[in-house]
Amino acid sequence: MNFLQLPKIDLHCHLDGSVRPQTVIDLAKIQGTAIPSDNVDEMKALMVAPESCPNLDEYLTRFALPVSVMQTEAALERISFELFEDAAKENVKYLEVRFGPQLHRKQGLNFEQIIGSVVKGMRRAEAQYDIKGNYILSIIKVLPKDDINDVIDAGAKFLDNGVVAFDLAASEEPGFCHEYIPYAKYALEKGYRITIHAGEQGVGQNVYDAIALLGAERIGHGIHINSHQQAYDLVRSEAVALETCPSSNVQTKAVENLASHPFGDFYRDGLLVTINTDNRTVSDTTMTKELQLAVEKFNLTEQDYINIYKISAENSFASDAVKQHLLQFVD
Ligand SMILES: O=c1[nH]cnc2c1ncn2[C@H]1C[C@H](O)[C@@H](CO)O1
Ligand SMILES: [Zn+2]
Repeated sequence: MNFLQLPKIDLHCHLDGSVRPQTVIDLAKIQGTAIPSDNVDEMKALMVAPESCPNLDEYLTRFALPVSVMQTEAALERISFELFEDAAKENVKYLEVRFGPQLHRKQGLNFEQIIGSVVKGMRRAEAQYDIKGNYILSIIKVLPKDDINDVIDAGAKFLDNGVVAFDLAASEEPGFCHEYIPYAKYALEKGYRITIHAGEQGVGQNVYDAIALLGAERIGHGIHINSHQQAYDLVRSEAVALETCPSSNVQTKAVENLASHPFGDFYRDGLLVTINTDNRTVSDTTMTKELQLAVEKFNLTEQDYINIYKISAENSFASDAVKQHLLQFVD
């Protein structure tokens, strides 16, 4: 299988976890921001999470550095463009990028400017490369909740015009969904689709809650439904797609190692699984690498991969026209 050549779809990729190390150096110089080094290898070492992270929270410490230079419209536009450029160059045909608008207000930008800038960068890349995309707005669970509806309102101006969905990201606590019911309801009323990070750090019940209480159509990771039968059954009966990110799942200790990842079992049991990067820089990965890892570790044939590509296309939040376009690559 030629992993680089094969068409790919990435439905779970964080903007702030996928910034080029050289770009952080360039932007720090332009902005006059202090950074620990202007050597690209040293910067990369600071931005990539070690394979031996004890847990998700340790992994999440790697985002502070890129976020520190993502505070202007020009920086957000550039980083968005470069992410789409990097993905297009490895034959990613469709990319859904997520990010937390609440993290990008340190220099006074408002949510509309923040969201508008990343959409603009995406559009510039779409015009130049054979790739299409959409944005997902991630609410950061460890931040105060008082501006969540403002994020939803600002993003609603871009709905079906660059923005498609609402997500909850960061640290995972048992039962977190209960606190977010009114916000997910408001997002649904506005026309957002819903995907939620859940079942990444051992709590299958969170997946059940994300679907039953928040209306999630997709789940970020969802690994731990393997120890929660009700959640497993609900994922199946509601045809909820799982956004699996193999390298990230090993780094955050969501699984002990790739051999013990339930992806292969889920796929063979007919669940709607997809393969994604999570964070190209923090997990030091690409879609090509994740695809190769999945094929080799979970014994997938090329036909299996084509099936998984189709699952990704069908469960993307793209328009019907874009879905048809994506399916043409594997006809
Ligand atoms: O795998 C993840 N689980 C939960 N939260 C995550 C993961 N990867 C990145 N994030 C957080 C850190 C980022 O600052 C935020 C928005 O992209 O989302
Ligand atoms: Zn994620």
